[in-house]
Amino acid sequence: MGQMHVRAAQGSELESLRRRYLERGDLPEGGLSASVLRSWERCQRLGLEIGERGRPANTTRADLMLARERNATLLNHAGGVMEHLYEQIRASGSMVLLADASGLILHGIGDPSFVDRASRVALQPGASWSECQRGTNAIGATLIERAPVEIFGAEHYLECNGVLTCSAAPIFDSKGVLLGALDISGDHRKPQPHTLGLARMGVRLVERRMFESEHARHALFAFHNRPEGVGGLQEGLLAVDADGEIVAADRQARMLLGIEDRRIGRLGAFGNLFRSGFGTVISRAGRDPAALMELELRDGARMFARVRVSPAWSANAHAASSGRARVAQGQDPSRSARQRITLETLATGDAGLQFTLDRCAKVIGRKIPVLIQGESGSGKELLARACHNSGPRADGPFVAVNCAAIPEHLIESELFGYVGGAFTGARKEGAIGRIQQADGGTLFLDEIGDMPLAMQARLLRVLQERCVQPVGGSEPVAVDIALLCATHRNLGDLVRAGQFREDLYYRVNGLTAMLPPLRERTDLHQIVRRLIDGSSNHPEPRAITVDPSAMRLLEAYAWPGNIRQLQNVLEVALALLDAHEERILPEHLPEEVQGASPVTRVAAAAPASASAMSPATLPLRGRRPKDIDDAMIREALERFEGNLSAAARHLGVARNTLYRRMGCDY
Ligand SMILES: Nc1ncnc2c1ncn2[C@@H]1O[C@H](COP(=O)(O)OP(=O)(O)OP(=O)(O)O)[C@@H](O)[C@H]1O
Repeated sequence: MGQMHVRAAQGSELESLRRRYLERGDLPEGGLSASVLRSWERCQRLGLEIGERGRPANTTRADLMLARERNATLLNHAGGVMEHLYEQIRASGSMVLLADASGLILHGIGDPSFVDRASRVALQPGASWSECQRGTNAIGATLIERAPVEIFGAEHYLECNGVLTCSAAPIFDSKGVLLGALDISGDHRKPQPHTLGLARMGVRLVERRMFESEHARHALFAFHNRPEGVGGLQEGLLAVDADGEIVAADRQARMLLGIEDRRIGRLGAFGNLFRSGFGTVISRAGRDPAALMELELRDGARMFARVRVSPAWSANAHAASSGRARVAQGQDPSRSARQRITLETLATGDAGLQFTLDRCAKVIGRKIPVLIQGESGSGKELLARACHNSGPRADGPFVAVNCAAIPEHLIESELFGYVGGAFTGARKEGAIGRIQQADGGTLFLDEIGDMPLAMQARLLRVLQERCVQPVGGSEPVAVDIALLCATHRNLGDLVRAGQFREDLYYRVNGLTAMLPPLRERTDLHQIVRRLIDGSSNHPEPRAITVDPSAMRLLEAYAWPGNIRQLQNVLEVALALLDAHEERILPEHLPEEVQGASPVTRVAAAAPASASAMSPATLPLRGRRPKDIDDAMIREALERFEGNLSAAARHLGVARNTLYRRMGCDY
């Protein structure tokens, strides 16, 4: 997957090759990699001048914080890896950088003297290194090429960046979505031979950590076609749920198994891929977790695997006893644990929620698009999955796209896909878009209110004509999708503000399903029980109870982050329990929950009304941004431990307003 980068040209020779190319259009023969030439072409088309210092966007500190928050998972997993990489290159006077999918640098660590020099060309957190802003550079190019790239000295399109030598590799999630890039940059006079290899290794580690953490509740199959490959960076990872359904395959696994991108969303049962019975494999792993097993693929090829099964997975498998019986008999269960989340199982006794579930049940399968509205963390995606699993498309793919998380310049190819050679830097074989991946199933567009206007027009055409036209393709491809959308914003307001197309609004809003915020729900006890039972932070979560004194605090708290926040609080509480403890006590809860006053939430019997909340925890709705002073912002940030979304909600202002205020004032 790497770009071979054997170079003959260096130093002044390289400089003159570049000038000849730019002034006379002479294509150098040899000495330069295809990726560099493609990038130069792109820069020329963009009209960049080699003498300019780039076209930096006006990125504020607030933008950087917003991007960091959006990429919190990536940052969490990449931080340790970056430090490890830096240890390897410490002597070379370089730095390690992490950028998001738009090229914005989120984090960097490095040799102080080089960090200082790099900052003179703005190679630092908060600066965007997309190609259209900085010309040819490793971060920008690797994001476009979707492959590792090295850019030496004068290969940088802009002369000012010729002082750098950079190696970068792209980072993807397990669904093939581009998340960002890891880059190692140093002085152009001291190129190191193995830097690109190190960057690729770092990316592999980050992707693995993210995969393992995302699938902590699943059985993990680490495998390779050679026994010695298992346990190394080249092994592939498969996550399998308690019913034997493969829920995810990492990049290496897809390569080893020859799985195409279009199948990422529907990998099917373990038994579809392997001849070996899933039940047999799991019980062997249970007996001897260190055992290296030989597994036969359906096409006769052999793989060697080690299986890791978490306590949460075992509990899940135990609970799904009928499914387990099927698995033990080597049958392919048709419905996975994921698929068992249905409208029925979501019902936990809250009247408001039940009203919404009943309305959803009536329209599912009737080609009526559902728009799910609710605060962040209130369970919008889970409701979307439940709708999918409760309808006639349950066996088809469920493809979720977070419109706010995809950078604007990538959203088109991500949604619609592209044909081979559609644009410079496109993959030879093209790529299937997310809409097409949902064919036969459900497309879930999360945060639809954040979709750029140009994309809204294209999406509208897809919904009207039920066809997608991949970028660069001439033939429309028919798609059969059910559409579910979600937003925490008021789409009606966005329509009035001219930010959301009215015609699309009517297309996506067949039925509005309102999800109540947790503070207004009357089923807190049931949700707490469910979250504890499903936890992977305790070997026997079902044995754990919540002391009434702790439950009273949970009831009293206003839960600005809704079920997601409650889930985090309970996970931490479970992790804090000592081996002999089976009861969650107030001391296991965070301070802010311990401090919740009983009057801030009405008893679970009736939905809380605003008048029943104490002024201290009441969200300060209806305030104009200018009415909010710095002290209030500081207090809200402290109160919500730096959680900006929660603080903004509490202050009654839009999150962006808060970022802007912080960008100016802090
Ligand atoms: N009824 C429920 N029972 C158990 N867990 C739930 C329930 N509803 C939501 N969750 C959990 O809460 C977390 C947040 O849910 P989800 O991602 O669906 O919320 P969301 O509204 O889509 O959030 P966002 O707006 O931030 O995307 C998830 O981990 C989900 O599994």
